[in-house]
Amino acid sequence: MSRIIKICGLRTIDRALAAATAGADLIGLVFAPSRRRVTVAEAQAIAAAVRTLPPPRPLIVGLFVNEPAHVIAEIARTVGLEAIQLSGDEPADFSIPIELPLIKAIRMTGDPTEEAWLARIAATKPATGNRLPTMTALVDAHIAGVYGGTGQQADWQRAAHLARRVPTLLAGGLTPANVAQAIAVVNPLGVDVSSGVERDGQKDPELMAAFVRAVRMSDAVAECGAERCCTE
Ligand SMILES: O=C(O)c1ccccc1NCC(=O)[C@H](O)[C@H](O)COP(=O)(O)O
Repeated sequence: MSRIIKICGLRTIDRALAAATAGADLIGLVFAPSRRRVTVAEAQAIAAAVRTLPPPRPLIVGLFVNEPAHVIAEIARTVGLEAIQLSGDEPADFSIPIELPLIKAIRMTGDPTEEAWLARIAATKPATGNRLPTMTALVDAHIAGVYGGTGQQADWQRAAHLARRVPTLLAGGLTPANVAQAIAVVNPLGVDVSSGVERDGQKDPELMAAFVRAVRMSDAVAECGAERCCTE
């Protein structure tokens, strides 16, 4: 099994290409207030550069917080986004007038809106022939007043429960050093990282490559059932 790897918060063409070279499946561009925020023009340039890569290349995910649906759709068309992540307090009947896979951040706060989102995700038929499901939950850490990219770990035990219920990307404080353990505990469809592959506030090519290597190694271990088989 090859888990989906999302590297979030790319801000420049060279680091986005480095994420692709490392082997990311999804590249996240942040359109919300954040030190990682990109303008639409910057996002267009990054997306255009990534689209020149031969397949398999990463899909471009646009990340929004409490943005009106028509604004999201407009940015998605302008940039050529290939998936949308909602990381705010959007209601569970939120509908965007463009057909793209949707990732919804869930912080396991116990909020009824989150439960309603999970029910919607669980009820959505997975699309065929596309590695990213039509709807996916992204389990993240809960830090009051912050919508993501905190570097704080999510509750892995609760995330494991959730991952059995809906397609789940595990996020929150993952690093090259802890991602294999996180996968072993949670068994998610994929993993997401931002702070854990940064050095001095920038995405670091070596850390991104180390993160992907750690995930692919744990994929290989899962495939053969024992680490011994992969290291001999
Ligand atoms: O990354 C941001 O700066 C950000 C800002 C506002 C809303 C969401 C944001 N990121 C969402 C992500 O998908 C991050 O990758 C996720 O929260 C994990 O971040 P980290 O714990 O830093 O790895």
